[in-house]
Amino acid sequence: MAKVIQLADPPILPRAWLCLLSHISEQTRLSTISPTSQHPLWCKKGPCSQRTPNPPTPNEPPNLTMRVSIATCLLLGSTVVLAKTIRTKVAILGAGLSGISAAKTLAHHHKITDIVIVDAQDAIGGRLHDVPFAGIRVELGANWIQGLGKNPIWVMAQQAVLKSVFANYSDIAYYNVNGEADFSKESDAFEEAYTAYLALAGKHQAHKQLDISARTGFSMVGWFPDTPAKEVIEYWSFDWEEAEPAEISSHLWSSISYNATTAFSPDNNFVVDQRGYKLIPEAAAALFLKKNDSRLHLNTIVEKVVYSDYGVQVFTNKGDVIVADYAVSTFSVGVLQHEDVKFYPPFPDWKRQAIFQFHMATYTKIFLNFDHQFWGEPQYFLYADPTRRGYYPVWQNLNAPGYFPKNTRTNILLVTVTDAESKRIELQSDEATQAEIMVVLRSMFGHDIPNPTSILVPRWIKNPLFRGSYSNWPAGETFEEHSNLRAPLGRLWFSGEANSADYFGFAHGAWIEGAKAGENVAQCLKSGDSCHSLNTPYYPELFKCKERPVFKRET
Ligand SMILES: Cc1cc2nc3c(=O)[nH]c(=O)nc-3n(C[C@H](O)[C@H](O)[C@H](O)COP(=O)(O)OP(=O)(O)OC[C@H]3O[C@@H](n4cnc5c(N)ncnc54)[C@H](O)[C@@H]3O)c2cc1C
Repeated sequence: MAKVIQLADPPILPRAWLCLLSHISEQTRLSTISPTSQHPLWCKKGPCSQRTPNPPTPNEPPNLTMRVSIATCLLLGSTVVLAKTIRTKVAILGAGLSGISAAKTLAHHHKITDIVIVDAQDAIGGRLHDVPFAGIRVELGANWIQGLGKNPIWVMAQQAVLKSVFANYSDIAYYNVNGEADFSKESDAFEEAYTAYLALAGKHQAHKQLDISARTGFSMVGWFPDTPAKEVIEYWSFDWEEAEPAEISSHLWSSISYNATTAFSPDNNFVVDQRGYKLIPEAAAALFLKKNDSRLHLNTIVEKVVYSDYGVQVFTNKGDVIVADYAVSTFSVGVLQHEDVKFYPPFPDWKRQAIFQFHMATYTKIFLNFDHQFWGEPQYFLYADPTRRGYYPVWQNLNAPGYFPKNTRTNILLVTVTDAESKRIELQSDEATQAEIMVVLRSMFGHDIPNPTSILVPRWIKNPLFRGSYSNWPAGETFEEHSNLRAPLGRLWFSGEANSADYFGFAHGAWIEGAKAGENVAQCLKSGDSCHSLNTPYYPELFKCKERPVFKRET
């Protein structure tokens, strides 16, 4: 169990000095522990990366760690209220799907119950987050279980009897500025092109060829979105999934993640359970956490993390210091990019590059409630704006059969925007967004429709706990660069959806990555010296291929 040591309130001594004393005693303790970890085995995978003989890891001896701690104390100065020191084997930073999955693997499967889970929010779930709107609860974050079958999220959803509706993407109506339209020809053409797009990615992968952008991939198979109808059809199948346009997304990895997720099953279900999608991590947590369990620290912001090969110290906004043998950070790649949490020592360049290179995309679900339903029965509507791609393009009818109860108070439409439109909308008032939306809706459904009774516009980029909605693999990023995201630094491990090569961006990616991190840390705790070599190669330097392409002269 996590041990909580309550220190006396420091009335006279300056807080920074107390912090210092606490660290000196902690470092003395740590220095007496023989390190259970060796240097990671620096793996080399793939022709374009090279290991260095002396990797620049934060493998400092305790005295250097102590210097870091002292610096941290001085930095913290009088802002630290030293409330308590909490000692634990594993600190899990973040109580989203990844954090709960890591904790479950440790506590439930490996019986390593001396853990502490910290999250800034007041509930577990992270980006599974439901809020009240128009008399019901709606999901601000993840909403679909994507790929059913053996998808662990779907398996857990069934165990928890989570209510969801089959997402019927064929149940769709098309609109442009003149009202209802027919884009079925464009839709069929895209479907054919997408099959060829996936086949081309498979060919590139089989021949170990360089990645190209998704846009180049589409062009290569003859798909050119040169009309508003084609643009919105492409948006519906690509941007609405990746949350970024084809120009900046990876052809290879968008195809790999599509294939991996549809391998569970091609079907998706939309969660409508009024207990929220977060029921899944809540049910998993109930297997190893009691009600009001003191190991779960909600409403607690992690401000600083000091890590080394000997342990990890986590400083919270409450002034507490969690002193752990290991820690798992599950913060989003957006949070790491914004440096919302300070890490000491600062990350080495290979890690920083991996963090900055990956993309945190944004997918914004705008909810509108009306006093009556003026739209038809299909689950989905597409709107092709004549001049602006991605301008309020995908609409969802939450009154469709099986969704929310249709009544006089709850008549909800959900419209999604992504990327640049998300950024733009976050910066303007909700009134301005509503006014834009009503112009679009009136061109779709006629001028007599009423204004909404309420509107809900999430702001994922502004939120310092997320800084976007989910990750996307940028064009040209290599497997090795991506592996550096996950690679541990000393006893600090990294998890979260972005670290999943097959399922980045997805709820199941977060769950599967969390389980891997939990498994790795469990092995470290159990077997010590070889744990770093487990599935976590890292590439401190990335080079161009030595093999020169062969120049072929036509004769
Ligand atoms: C709008 C949107 C739509 C999505 N749609 C889908 C979908 O339909 N299907 C699907 O499969 N996936 C979807 N996703 C993605 C899915 O939600 C994520 O992949 C998954 O929930 C990420 O889980 P995680 O544990 O990796 O990260 P998170 O859930 O982000 O967990 C990290 C935790 O860290 C906490 N944290 C951050 N900073 C601090 C700090 N300084 N101190 C303390 N705590 C901190 C956060 O509060 C958070 O709880 C969507 C996401 C969003 C946002």
